Amino acid sequence: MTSVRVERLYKIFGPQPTELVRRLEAGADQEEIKAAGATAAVVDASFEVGEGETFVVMGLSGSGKSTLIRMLNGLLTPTSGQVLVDGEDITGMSAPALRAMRQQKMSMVFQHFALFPHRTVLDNAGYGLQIRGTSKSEINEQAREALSLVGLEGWEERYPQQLSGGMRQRVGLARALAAQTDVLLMDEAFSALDPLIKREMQDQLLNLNAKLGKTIIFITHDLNEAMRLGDRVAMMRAGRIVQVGTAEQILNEPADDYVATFVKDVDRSRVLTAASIVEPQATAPPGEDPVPSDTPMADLFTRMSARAVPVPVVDEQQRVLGVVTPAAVFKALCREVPAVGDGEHAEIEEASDV
Ligand SMILES: Nc1ncnc2c1ncn2[C@@H]1O[C@H](COP(=O)(O)OP(=O)(O)OP(=O)(O)O)[C@@H](O)[C@H]1O
Repeated sequence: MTSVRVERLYKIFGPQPTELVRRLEAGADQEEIKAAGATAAVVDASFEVGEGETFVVMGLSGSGKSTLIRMLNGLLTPTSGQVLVDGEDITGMSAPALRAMRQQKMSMVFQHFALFPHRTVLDNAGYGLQIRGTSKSEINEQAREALSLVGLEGWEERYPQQLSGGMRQRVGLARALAAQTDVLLMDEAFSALDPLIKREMQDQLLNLNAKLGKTIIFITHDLNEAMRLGDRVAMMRAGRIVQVGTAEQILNEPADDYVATFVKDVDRSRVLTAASIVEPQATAPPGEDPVPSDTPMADLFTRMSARAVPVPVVDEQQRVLGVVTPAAVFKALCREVPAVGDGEHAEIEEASDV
């Protein structure tokens, strides 16, 4: 399996990029970079994505997400810093070596599906394999299998325009899966879909990946989507990653006023799970059905409103971890996020003002 590590990554668009990195390292701000006629799209980004992890990069328009993801697969060359794929720095690779790395290790799913209108669904799903020179029979076999994984069995001979938006994106996902790379890069992959379909696709991705265990790097500007999908979320603002953490960490310990303001309206009951408020206890109270530790608090409301008693919580092996009490649920939901600081109200829109 493949892991991805990013170290002190910068991307400056405009004149004298290397000099501007040096100035940023010395403490220059975005204003200074702008005054020099350039844009600092990604500034000093460092993180590691583990094998099988879903890592979401979240930020508003212009915060640098697309630039970042394009450096991860070598579509853009960083101004400085390193991108290590399986420990190998890809930033100095030749174009053919990069192409080979992408074909073997990383597939991308795009926002607008990027399907070929005159190819069938099957041919679209097999496209990544075709450019790799795989035999026709193998392409068809893997493409069929990938289409069936995303629920499109029976649609192989149709054309993209005969499909709904959600189905088209399933073809996009199938194409990435058929290529059988360990890493999936998903750039606003569900952003063009209607809210209901978007949620269905999120569910499908979560279910699929519970089986497939791919490493997924998912870009979105939708905070709820980030919190739903990410094992960890990186919050980007004006080119910088301002916090990396689990959804719970970001909600409960926002790194700064900006993040605190951003997460203020998140439905905490859907993000926070029983695991975060379980009170350790070796045995379950008798007669109460246990819930898994990843149960969102919202799913406990009906039960607790009928009978206000502690609910036992178990891990994946059905071992008792402890109990969740109604009082603990209330307390977690009412928790105040740190106040937004002294007169310096963190304007969320500022993020796009790079
Ligand atoms: N090729 C380019 N030349 C100059 N500036 C660029 C280029 N690509 C991106 N930028 C600038 O870099 C900054 C980051 O852009 P980027 O597209 O990475 O952000 P984003 O978070 O993906 O936003 P969006 O969701 O709107 O695509 C923006 O100010 C953008 O205008």
